[in-house]
Amino acid sequence: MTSPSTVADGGAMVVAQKVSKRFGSVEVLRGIDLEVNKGEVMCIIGPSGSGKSTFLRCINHLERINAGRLWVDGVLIGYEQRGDRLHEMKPKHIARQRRDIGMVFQRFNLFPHKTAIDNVIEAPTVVNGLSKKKALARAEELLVRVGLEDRMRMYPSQLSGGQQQRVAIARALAMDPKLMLFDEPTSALDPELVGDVLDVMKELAQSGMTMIVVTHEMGFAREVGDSLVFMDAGYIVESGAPKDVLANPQHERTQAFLSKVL
Ligand SMILES: Nc1ncnc2c1ncn2[C@@H]1O[C@H](COP(=O)(O)OP(=O)(O)OP(=O)(O)O)[C@@H](O)[C@H]1O
Repeated sequence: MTSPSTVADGGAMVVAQKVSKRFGSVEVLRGIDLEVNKGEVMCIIGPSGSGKSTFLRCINHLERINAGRLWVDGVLIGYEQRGDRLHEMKPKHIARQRRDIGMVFQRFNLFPHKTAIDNVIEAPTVVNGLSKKKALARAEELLVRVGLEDRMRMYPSQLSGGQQQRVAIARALAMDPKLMLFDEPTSALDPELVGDVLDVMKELAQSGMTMIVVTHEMGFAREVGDSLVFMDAGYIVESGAPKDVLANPQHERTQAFLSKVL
């Protein structure tokens, strides 16, 4: 029998069952059920305030859910089982679980007084325990992967927004995450910089990384996404293959949203 802290995942990286979250009296997530398989790229779209970021933040322990259950790679988020009972997870166990999850935000949160490579290097040394030399090699490899081989020694203020966002992606990858969460990674960028960041994400998807991407980039969702979820007012209103949802939305709220953004 499945114990409360484990889930019969059948290859799922993320399982959400009836996940609810409220801030004060405001219900922001109202019973989210979904599964993201290993290697899947799930895109989440929806109007402002529908709860998309909050859902990602709950997966990454940045918010606590009020009801329901959430598993990452078969491990229950925020709780551990002792005997028959669930207990709140200790901070060191939360920190361990968060190492499996890389998150990239809309606003790149780089250290301004560190170069690109020094922004990336911290995770391999501190989190993964690599020697300084190996961490440096790892950070260089990741910066090459995101196309910044000629910008490694520059400070964030010397980089464009798109380049800074690619450093942020390299830094998240430096933890060797099993799961990458992207929260509107291109919406703060000038239009001409968006493509380079999306290309890095596409390469990551093709490498087999499991990804949940909150985005307004419908072209990316159609081309790269394996699944598309439309959220509104804290509910999953509709989900399916991106090309189907985008071309032939079934729900009137999805239709209304897409008519504004497509
Ligand atoms: N820490 C908080 N305290 C109170 N309310 C919050 C908090 N964080 C989010 N909210 C509220 O939760 C709702 C959902 O916010 P969320 O950022 O998840 O929406 P979203 O769908 O990601 O929106 P957007 O597309 O504009 O980023 C909003 O009404 C927001 O004001």
